[in-house]
Amino acid sequence: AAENACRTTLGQVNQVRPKLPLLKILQAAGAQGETFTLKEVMHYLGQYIMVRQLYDKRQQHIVYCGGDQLGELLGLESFSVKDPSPVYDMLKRNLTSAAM
Ligand SMILES: C[C@@H](c1ccc(Cl)cc1)n1cnc(-c2ccccc2)c1-c1c(C(=O)NCCN2CCN(C3CCCCC3)CC2)[nH]c2cc(Cl)ccc12
Repeated sequence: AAENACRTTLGQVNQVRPKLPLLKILQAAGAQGETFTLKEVMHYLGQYIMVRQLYDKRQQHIVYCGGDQLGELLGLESFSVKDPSPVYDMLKRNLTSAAM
């Protein structure tokens, strides 16, 4: 699977280092430390959306992030979880590789 493709020869899953604005969001969702796997980043972003109640209660795939730091990072007022591309673009801008 994709996560296996990320394993280095040492068997260590590739870690990424979020830039400060993204790190603050992850920490608000309970993240500890400064490097994470992509899966962990996605988990904590999901938790952040849940905890901050940014998703639409009726159409739960719509996230209203305008006025929140998450919206600042994404440069969006809202997005659908069915189209992850804006999130991946934001991660490209806000993650650096933590490999050695
Ligand atoms: C497939 C996955 C996903 C993952 C990445 C992306 Cl770029 C899109 C989509 N996903 C599907 N729905 C959600 C979601 C929807 C509303 C509120 C919170 C999460 C997620 C997201 C997760 C996550 O880790 N998801 C675990 C299972 N989710 C099911 C939905 N559950 C809730 C939905 C709202 C009502 C209560 C249950 C939470 C756990 N992480 C995310 C981070 C962001 Cl920037 C955006 C969305 C998500």
